[in-house]
Amino acid sequence: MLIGCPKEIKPQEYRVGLTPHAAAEAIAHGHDVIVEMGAGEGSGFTDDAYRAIGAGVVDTADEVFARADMVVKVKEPQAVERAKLREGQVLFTYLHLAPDPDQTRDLIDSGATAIAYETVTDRDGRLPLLAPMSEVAGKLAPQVGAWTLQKANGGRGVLMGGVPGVGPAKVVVIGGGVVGTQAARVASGMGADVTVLDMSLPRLRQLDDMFRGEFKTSYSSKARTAELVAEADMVIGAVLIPGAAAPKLISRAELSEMKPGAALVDVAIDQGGCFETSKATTHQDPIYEVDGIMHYCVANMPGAVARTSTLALGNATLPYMLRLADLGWRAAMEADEGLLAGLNVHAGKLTNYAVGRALEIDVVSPSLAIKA
Ligand SMILES: NC(=O)C1=CN([C@@H]2O[C@H](COP(=O)(O)OP(=O)(O)OC[C@H]3O[C@@H](n4cnc5c(N)ncnc54)[C@H](O)[C@@H]3O)[C@@H](O)[C@H]2O)C=CC1
Ligand SMILES: CC(=O)C(=O)O
Ligand SMILES: [Mg+2]
Repeated sequence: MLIGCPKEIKPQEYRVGLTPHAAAEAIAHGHDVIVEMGAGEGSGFTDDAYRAIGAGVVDTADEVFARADMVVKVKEPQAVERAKLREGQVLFTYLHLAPDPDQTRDLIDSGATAIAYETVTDRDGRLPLLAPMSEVAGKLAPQVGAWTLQKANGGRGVLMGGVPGVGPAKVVVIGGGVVGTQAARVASGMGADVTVLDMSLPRLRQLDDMFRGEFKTSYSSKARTAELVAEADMVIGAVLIPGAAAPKLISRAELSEMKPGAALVDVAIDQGGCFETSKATTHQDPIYEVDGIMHYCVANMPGAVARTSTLALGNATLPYMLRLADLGWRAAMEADEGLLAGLNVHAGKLTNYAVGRALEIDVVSPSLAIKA
């Protein structure tokens, strides 16, 4: 199989879908690899590093998309990339379709087979291809939130850890999964007073056992969430219902109950955001204010630490990419229900129920779709 990797074109996205190590493994399995010139640069991988392991370096994304049987990327394909996809081609990348009707329509029209990293599951029902980027985004969230809280950036001017005689910032993390856990650990390490909310009691128990009081936990009833948000200096949104649009947990009206200059960091923005007033921003212009509350809503946070993120994502995607290449997409998905759960679009049909519900588009079950 010919595996192709274009350079990412989303603003300030410096990750790359295929590291030279991953390319070398694919080649060792008997596949051919082409990468677009400069694709690895933002993550510290030169074109020569790809050439050295036997990959081809081509001048344009057009050539990658025209020749590759499988295109491996990081972020959802942008409109110009979607126009290059074709029937029968496999696209393996993040998609986040639920909040993105235009992308969904284009992928359906392309006839391609689009597998979303964020809905691939493992045997325990976890999300192995989302987890590494959630770990990164979770660790970044208190860091960017602390910056947002600085007075010159429009924030309350509160220091995370406080100082002797002055108390720390109050940080509320909504969603105690991968992002939420890493965010709580880092915020607590910075000295903040941290509470993690989740609707899953088993998850809260697990966090309580693992972290033994390093941060507090609370059940995320609507009333308790509102109380904690009103007292918070920073709220980190870290909820997920896999594949679905994020539920809106703080309304615009509730912003008036918050402390002026408090910071909302909406990590769930890639699934549409969990605050009513969230809209996606970029690393270049990451924050904005609504009703006196500062919002940080960058949809590709891990791109800020591209080297770490590319390596972490590559570790997770490699075995799946090799199986897709070695067995072919159909046999690979027949052999692994978790990989089949990653199938979002195939041959002109939407195949993810959560996306179908969010966008009111008919869905064909993935197992039926791949039988055709
Ligand atoms: N902005 C960015 O650059 C990035 C965003 N993300 C996003 O961060 C979000 C969280 O991802 P993960 O932590 O990996 O998911 P996860 O599945 O590990 O955790 C989500 C948690 O949210 C909880 N939850 C769901 N609905 C809730 C509600 N109404 N109230 C309270 N808790 C609720 C679940 O019980 C679960 O514990 C996802 O939308 C993911 O796509 C991940 C990486 C990068
Ligand atoms: C998960 C995601 O949206 C990202 O890594 O950019
Ligand atoms: Mg996105």
